[in-house]
Amino acid sequence: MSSKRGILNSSRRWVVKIGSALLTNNGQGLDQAAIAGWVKQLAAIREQGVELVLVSSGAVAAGMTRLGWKTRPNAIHELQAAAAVGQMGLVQTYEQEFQRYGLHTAQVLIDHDDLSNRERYLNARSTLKTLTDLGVIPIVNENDTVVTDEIRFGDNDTLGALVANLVEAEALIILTDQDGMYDSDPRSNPQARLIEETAAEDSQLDAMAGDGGSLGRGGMITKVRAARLAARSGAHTVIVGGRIASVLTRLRESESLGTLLVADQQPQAARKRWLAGQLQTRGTLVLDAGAVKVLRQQGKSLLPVGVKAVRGRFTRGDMVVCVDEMEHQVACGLVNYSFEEAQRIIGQSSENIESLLGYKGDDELIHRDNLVLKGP
Ligand SMILES: Nc1ncnc2c1ncn2[C@@H]1O[C@H](COP(=O)(O)OP(=O)(O)O)[C@@H](O)[C@H]1O
Ligand SMILES: N[C@@H](CCC(=O)OP(=O)(O)O)C(=O)O
Repeated sequence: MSSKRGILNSSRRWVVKIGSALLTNNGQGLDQAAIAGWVKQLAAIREQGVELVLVSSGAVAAGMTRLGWKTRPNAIHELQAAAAVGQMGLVQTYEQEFQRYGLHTAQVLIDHDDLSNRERYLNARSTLKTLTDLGVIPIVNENDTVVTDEIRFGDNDTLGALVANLVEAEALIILTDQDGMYDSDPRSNPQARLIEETAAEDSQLDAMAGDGGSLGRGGMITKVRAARLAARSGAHTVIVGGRIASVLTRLRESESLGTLLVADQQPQAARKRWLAGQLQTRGTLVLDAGAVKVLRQQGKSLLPVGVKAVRGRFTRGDMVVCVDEMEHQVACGLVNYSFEEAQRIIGQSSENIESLLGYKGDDELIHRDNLVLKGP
């Protein structure tokens, strides 16, 4: 297999996940110097025009230090409390470090349920996209106050993959405490060999990753699963040592560091395939001939002005079918407005949305990224 490392140099959107094992000094407090080092590299990569989203763990460890706790509690509610306290220190540290390079950060706390609910999915997606368009660096963590899976299983890797899917990243970089993924756990086997590159779907990876080990550490298996999840939306994953000098800028230069787990499809194609596979539709939009033409021939988004009628009961984020005036299927996609809102804005120019609804949402009824064509 010829190396795909060049992708890291040409890609325009990265999700970088920094794990607890790496962010903390033996689980006690944040490693400020290490954070300063990654931020410096991230700022340089941002300067090259790469959109960045950071998924950072470390809230529990930072909270323990602030609360003066020497040992990690077992009680989930205490871990949640520590995470809530520590999250303050975590975002403060990132904001302060990124400020040195004139960059703003934003705190984004989400959970898996948010992303399996399509309305919340669209909302999270548009917030993250707006932030990255503004040049802000979103700092994402699990919302540990309302969910407990991540603090119990020590797995923010899955969250990293979900965020990569959400923003259609081309690369998911998972920084960890080992130099990459080995053919067995290097802590227990000093002879273990680094895997440089393979397909994310390579079934041999499971046995190499082991079962996750002790409580509170997701280990390699959660990273392998995250790589597969990311690959489904077309993102390649690199599992790499966060303590390697200039690791991020060297990866950007396509240097062969860590383990590259390759996705077998492009982000956009993957997303369209996922959309096409969604069978449950909640409503129908009847398009005029002009809208059918621009969708089919120019691959454009669907604006309210091109819609003649709406049917069904749908809310923002639901899948709807678009038909022409002869009821032939033209496309399907995730709608940005509810049935009631759509009824009020169809046939109208997007400029009028604010006066019709009293607020300004998206210009499009269905954005082209969320639309797949059907039929001839
Ligand atoms: N095949 C493997 N290659 C590398 N590390 C492995 C492997 N199998 C298990 N591990 C363990 O996974 C750990 C990293 O996972 P984890 O502690 O959850 O880190 P993080 O906080 O970065 O997510 C390593 O320290 C290592 O002991
Ligand atoms: N969300 C929690 C824990 C998540 C966690 O430890 O995940 P990981 O970095 O994959 O080991 C925190 O910020 O402390």
